[in-house]
Amino acid sequence: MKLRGLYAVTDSQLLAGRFLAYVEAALEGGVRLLQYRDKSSDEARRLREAEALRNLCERYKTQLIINDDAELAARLGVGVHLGQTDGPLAPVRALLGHKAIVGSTCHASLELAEQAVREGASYVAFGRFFNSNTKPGAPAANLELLEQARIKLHIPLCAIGGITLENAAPLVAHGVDLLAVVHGLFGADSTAEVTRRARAFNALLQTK
Ligand SMILES: Cc1ncc(COP(=O)(O)OP(=O)(O)O)c(N)n1
Ligand SMILES: Cc1nc(C(=O)O)sc1CCOP(=O)(O)O
Ligand SMILES: [Mg+2]
Repeated sequence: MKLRGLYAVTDSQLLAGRFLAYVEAALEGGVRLLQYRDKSSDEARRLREAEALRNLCERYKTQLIINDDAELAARLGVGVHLGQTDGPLAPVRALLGHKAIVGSTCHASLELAEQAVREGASYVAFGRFFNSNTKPGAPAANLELLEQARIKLHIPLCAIGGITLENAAPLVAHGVDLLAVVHGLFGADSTAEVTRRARAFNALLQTK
């Protein structure tokens, strides 16, 4: 099935004390991919949380992606997202097998995206498109890049960085398949609001 829809990305600080409740609320509203993003080195907690997310994802038929950590992804039998400093993609594709989802950060570079495609990426991620609370220092990308990518690349395009319900529509109009969101989804006051936002993000992507 085509990779298209809301790509929810967790944040350990933002979700502290409400981690599973908010993730489940998002899944309830419909999430195509869920990324477990935890930049800590607490391996025991990472394994525990990733296992809990895998169980939730199985219930909601959502695919789980682990950020950075291909070994944890292999252990759980799920996908992985790799950045430019997270090691080469091709061996990870070999480790996880041809069916696994392997995503690649390409910042604002078509060349990086073409290389990721050659190495077996399932989707390529561009960003950041807007000011990001989660990663303010990420390099910036723009809508023109998406137009070029849509012409040249034949795999799903993911956009990330400061995406909200208010600013996402032009990204979709320029060919984005996956909207990867942290604050614009989980920075909500209640589980009900997380579910509402997830539904609204998906509605933006159901236009084709
Ligand atoms: C969907 C998606 N796109 C980009 C990133 C960023 O990955 P990376 O550059 O490796 O930075 P960290 O997230 O590891 O800090 C991502 N995680 N997910
Ligand atoms: C993890 C990450 N990577 C980015 C990139 O541009 O590569 S932006 C980003 C943070 C996304 O969180 P928010 O939706 O809160 O801005
Ligand atoms: Mg990374």
